[in-house]
Amino acid sequence: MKNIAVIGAGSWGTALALTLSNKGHQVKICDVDREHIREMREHRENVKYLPGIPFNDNLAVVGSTEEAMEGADIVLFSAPAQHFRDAFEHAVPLIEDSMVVVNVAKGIEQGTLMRMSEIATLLKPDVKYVALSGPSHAEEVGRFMPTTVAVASKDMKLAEYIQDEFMTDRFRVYTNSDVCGVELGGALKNIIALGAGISDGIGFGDNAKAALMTRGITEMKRLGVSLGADPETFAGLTGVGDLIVTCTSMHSRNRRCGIMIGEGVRPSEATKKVGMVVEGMFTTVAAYELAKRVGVEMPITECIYECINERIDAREAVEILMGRDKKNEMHI
Ligand SMILES: NC(=O)c1ccc[n+]([C@@H]2O[C@H](COP(=O)([O-])OP(=O)(O)OC[C@H]3O[C@@H](n4cnc5c(N)ncnc54)[C@H](O)[C@@H]3O)[C@@H](O)[C@H]2O)c1
Ligand SMILES: O=P(O)(O)OC[C@H](O)CO
Repeated sequence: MKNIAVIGAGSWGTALALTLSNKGHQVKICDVDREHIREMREHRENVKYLPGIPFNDNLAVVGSTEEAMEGADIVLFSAPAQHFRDAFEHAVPLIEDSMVVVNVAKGIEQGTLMRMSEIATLLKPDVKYVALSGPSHAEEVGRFMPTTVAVASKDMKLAEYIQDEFMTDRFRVYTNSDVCGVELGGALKNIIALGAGISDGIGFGDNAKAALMTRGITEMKRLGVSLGADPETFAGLTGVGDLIVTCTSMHSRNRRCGIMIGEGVRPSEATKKVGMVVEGMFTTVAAYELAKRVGVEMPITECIYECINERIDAREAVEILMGRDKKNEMHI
C-alpha cells in the first residue's frame, strides 16, 4: 500500500481520496481553504463539495501541502486548472525523486495557453508526470459506482504503476501514451458541454445536442491534431467518452452552467450559482486564443466564446452555427 497526498479537496480530489483510501492506501488530503479543512476535520466528510459520504480512518485531513506530502509515494493534484501552477509551484521543493505526480485538473491555462503537463515540466523538468482523465463525475466515483478513466504518461512504466495503484473493481484504469490528446480531450469537452447545456436551456432537443457533440468532437480533434495529439485519442474515454458524460449528465457543472445561460441567466451569475469550478468558462477563452494562434477553425468554440462574453446571446449563436456555409462532413 502507498502513501498518497491529495492537493485540493474539491469534489474530485475527495472522490479520488475516498477511492484510494477504500483500496487500502494511506491518504492525506489538504486544501488552501482553511475553513473547508476545519469543516472536513470536524465532520469527517466533505460537507461543502461531496456531502453524505463518510471518510475512512486511513483518509487524513491535514492542514498543509507540506504535511500531506511528507513521506508520499504519489502526489495527486486536484485543484482547478487555473490554480494548478500555484499548487504545483508550492509543491516543487517538496517533490522527491521517488515521487510520482498525478494531475487530474482538466483545462488550459489562460494567458500562457499551456496544458498542465507543460506547466509541470517547465517548473520541474524531471517531474514523473501522469495525467488522469475520462468520464468520471465525482458524485458517482465517491459512491463507488462503476467508472473508467485513462492515465497518460510519456513513460509507460509510470502510467502502468498508477494504473496498478488506482484500479479497483469499481474504478477501471486504462493507460495511454498520448499526454497531449488526453489533456486536450478533458479540457475541450467542457466547452462543448457548456454548449449542450445552453441548447437544453433554450429548450432545444436531442437532435441539437447530438449535433453539438458530434461536430464538437470534430473541432476538438482538429485543434488536438494541430498540436500533436493522436486523432484516435479523441475516439476514446478521454475524448468522446468524457464528452458524452459531460454533455448529458445533470452532475455536470459545465452543462448546468450552460442550461442557466440558455435560460437567460448572465454567464457570470450562472457560474457563481454552480458553486464549484466551471472549467469550460476558462478553457473556452484559452482554446479560442489557441485556435487563433495555430490557425484552426473552431466554430462552436467561437460561438460559445462570444456567448459567455455577452457579445451575442444564445439564440444568435444558434443562428450563426446553423447559417454557416455548406460543408462536406468528412472534411476535417
Ligand atoms: N468534479 C468532478 O466530477 C471532476 C471529475 C473529473 C475532473 N475534474 C476536474 O478536477 C478539477 C477540480 O474540480 P473539482 O470539481 O474538484 O473543483 P471544486 O470546485 O469542487 O474544488 C476545487 C478545490 O480546489 C481547491 N484549491 C484551489 N486552489 C488550490 C491550491 N492552490 N492548492 C490546493 N487546493 C486548491 C479549492 O479550495 C477547492 O476546495 C477540475 O479541473 C475539474 O475539471 C472534476
Ligand atoms: O462536472 P463537470 O462538467 O466539471 O465535469 C466533470 C468531469 O470532467 C466529467 O468527467
